[in-house]
Amino acid sequence: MNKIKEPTIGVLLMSYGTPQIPDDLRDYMTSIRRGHDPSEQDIANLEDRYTTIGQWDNENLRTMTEQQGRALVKVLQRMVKCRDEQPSIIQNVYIGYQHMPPSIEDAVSQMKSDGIDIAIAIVTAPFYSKIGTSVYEERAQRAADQVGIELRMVREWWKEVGFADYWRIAIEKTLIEQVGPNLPYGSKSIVLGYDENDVTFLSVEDLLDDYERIIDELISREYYEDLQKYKDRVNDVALVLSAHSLPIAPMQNQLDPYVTSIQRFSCELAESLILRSWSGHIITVEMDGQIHQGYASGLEYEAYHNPTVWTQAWQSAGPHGEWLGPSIETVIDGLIEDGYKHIVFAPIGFVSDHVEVLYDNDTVCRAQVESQGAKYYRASMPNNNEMYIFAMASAVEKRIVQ
Ligand SMILES: CC1=C(CCC(=O)O)c2cc3nc(cc4[nH]c(cc5[nH]c(cc1n2)c(C)c5CCC(=O)O)c(CCC(=O)O)c4C)C(CCC(=O)O)=C3C
Ligand SMILES: [Fe+2]
Repeated sequence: MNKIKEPTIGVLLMSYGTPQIPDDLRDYMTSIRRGHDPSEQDIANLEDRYTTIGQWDNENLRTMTEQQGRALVKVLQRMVKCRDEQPSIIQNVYIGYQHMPPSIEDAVSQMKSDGIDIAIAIVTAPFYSKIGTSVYEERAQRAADQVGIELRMVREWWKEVGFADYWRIAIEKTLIEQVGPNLPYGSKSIVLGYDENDVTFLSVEDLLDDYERIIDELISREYYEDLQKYKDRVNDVALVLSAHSLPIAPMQNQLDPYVTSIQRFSCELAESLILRSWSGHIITVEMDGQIHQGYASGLEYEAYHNPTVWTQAWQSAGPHGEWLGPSIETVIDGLIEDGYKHIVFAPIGFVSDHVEVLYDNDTVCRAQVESQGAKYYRASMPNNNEMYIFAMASAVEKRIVQ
């Protein structure tokens, strides 16, 4: 009897791509600018930024996608083992870059020659954007059609379990370990339920289920005096959740879904951290003279125990044309004007350590914050963190069954 052959499945992992040596910069920049040649000065400026962050000597910065790919296969293999039927999953992940070799097309051809029937494609960045990740998707689809592979695309995956948790914990860690020791009233004020000797966190569910009891317990643990202090003092810790800004022109008729996804993710993250919003309760985007209101819900907790406020900003805008606001520069000045002295940044629109974070945040934003007498902090990026990889693997795993 003929047994029908199980299809062979491979994972196509797509990412932006990063230069390996200074000589890569011309082609890299031309690709980012959709074929427009950069000037010598533009290239020199970009080279300076990469040199400042240590790109040429830091292998981690240049190989993060590969590291993420290896971690992804490991987690995926474990997940698939738990199934009754085991599809044949190829052991390695195929990596294709948007702006560097190997290209997305190179990766798909390689999959074909390795005998793969079905490619499950995913982008390291979990937010879908028309200006960014949709291009990866179109290239993968065209290449797959050409060689005759079935492509299953994971379009966006920021809602997968593990992704928001990564950021919640990274931000809590920054607040407790870095901001806390700099505050006159002690680090235990930062996150409700944090106990100095026993670092445990309460989930939002616990908190909502048992709000009164937890408050009583905190008070009985002699935190009462501290609670009064936070209530009375002027708050001076702020969290800025940021993502890459987008040029306004391509969004004249329709907002890129990236904008609403980022806003929604930011609101949900802030809510899970039980933070108050800096600018009221609804976040707004100014675009082309119009105000668009973003998703907002449940941010009105009586969060008097938590002195941190949050807001959202768009970063890394280019020098020409009109870009989505509020810009991170405007937000920093506004926070400082309002008396915030400790500003924590979480660039949630990015996933790895790279120039947009290490230069735009850690160099440019830091200078803007520090020159006005406030302190700069940044939460760590996901890189190859297991919670982040787990979320990515869950999204891929769903497409194995379709
Ligand atoms: C939406 C979006 C994402 C997130 C989604 C995704 O991840 O896809 C993203 C990620 C990234 N952007 C990156 C780097 C750069 N982006 C640039 C320029 C631009 N980005 C844009 C948008 C985005 N970018 C846009 C609209 C431009 C202007 C283009 C133009 O001018 O028409 C420039 C050139 C600057 C200059 O021209 O000076 C660089 C060097 C790196 C990798 C760094 C590394 O790993 O080394 C990453 C992950
Ligand atoms: Fe970019």
